[in-house]
Amino acid sequence: MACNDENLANLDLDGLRGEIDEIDQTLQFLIIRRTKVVQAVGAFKDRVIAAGGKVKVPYRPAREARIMRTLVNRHDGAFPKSALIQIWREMIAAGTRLEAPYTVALCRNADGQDCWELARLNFGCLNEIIEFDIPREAFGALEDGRAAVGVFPKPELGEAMPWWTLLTDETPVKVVSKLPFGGRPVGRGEQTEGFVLAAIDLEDSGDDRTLFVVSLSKEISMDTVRKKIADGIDGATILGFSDDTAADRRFVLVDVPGFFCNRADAFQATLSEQGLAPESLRVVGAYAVPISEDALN
Ligand SMILES: C=C(O[C@@H]1C=C(C(=O)O)C=C[C@H]1O)C(=O)O
Repeated sequence: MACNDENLANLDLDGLRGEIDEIDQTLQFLIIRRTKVVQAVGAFKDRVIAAGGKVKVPYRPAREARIMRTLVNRHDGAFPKSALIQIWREMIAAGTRLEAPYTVALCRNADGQDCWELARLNFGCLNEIIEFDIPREAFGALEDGRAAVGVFPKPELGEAMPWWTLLTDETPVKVVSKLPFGGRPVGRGEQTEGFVLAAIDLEDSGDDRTLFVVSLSKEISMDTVRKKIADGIDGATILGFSDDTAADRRFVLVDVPGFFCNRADAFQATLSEQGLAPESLRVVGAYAVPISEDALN
C-alpha cells in the first residue's frame, strides 16, 4: 500500500480514493483466490461422496463457526464485527453454492412466524428459499433432496405437533446449527431464533451444545423433569415437550452444553442418577454456540 495510516491525513480526496481502489483490488484478488480453494474443497467432497454414495450437501456449520469466531477474535479497528461476519456470510454462502447449488426450506410455526431474515442473512443473497407452513412438508423437502438445509423456528414450550418430533431414528436429518450465529438483523427478525436442519454428520466446533430427545413416562410431571435435569446437568435447558398420544410417554427436547454426540451414554447415566430412567434417548442434533452480543461490541 502506498501510504501508512499516519500519513492518511496528508492525502487529498483523490489520494485517499486511490488508496481505497488499491485495497479493493487486493480484496477482490483474494476473493477470487479463495473461491478457487473452495471449489477444490468441493472437488474433494465429490470424491468422498463418489466413494460413499451420499447426496452432496456441502454446508459445514462447525467449520463456519470456527471461521467466524477467529474473525471476531482477531478483529481490530472501527469496522463493526457483525458487518464483518456478514461479509463472510455472503462469501461463504456464495462459495458453498459453487460446491453444489442448494435450496433453503423455510418453515413457519403455527402462528405463521418464520426466520426468513435469519435464513437470508446466513445463506446469502443467491440461495432460493422455499417456504412451508407444515413442518412435515419442509422436512420432506430435506429428506428427498429438494432442499439441502431447512430453517425452522426455535421450538416453543407446549406447542402442538412440534417439528422436532420428526427427528426420529429413521431420518438422516438433524439439527446442525442455531441462528442467528453472529449478530442479529436490526429491526425485522431481531427477536427471532431458529435452528438449521440438514442431513449431514454432526461435527465438533470446539464450543457446542447437543440436543437430545428423551422419552419419559407421562406420570413424571414436567416440573419434576425440569428440576431433575437442571440438578443433573449444569446449563441444560428444556426446549420442548410433546405427549405421545398412542402411549403413556412424553418426548422432551433437552439442550445440553457440550458436544455429546458420541457420549449419549453419559447423558443417559446422568438422567438415571436423577431417577428419570428414560425409555429411550437419542441425539437429534448439535450446534455451535453462537457468538455472544457482548463479543460483537
Ligand atoms: C470450503 C468448505 O465448504 C463450505 C464453505 C466454507 C468456506 O467458504 O470457508 C466453509 C465450510 C463449508 O460450509 C469447507 O468445508 O471447508
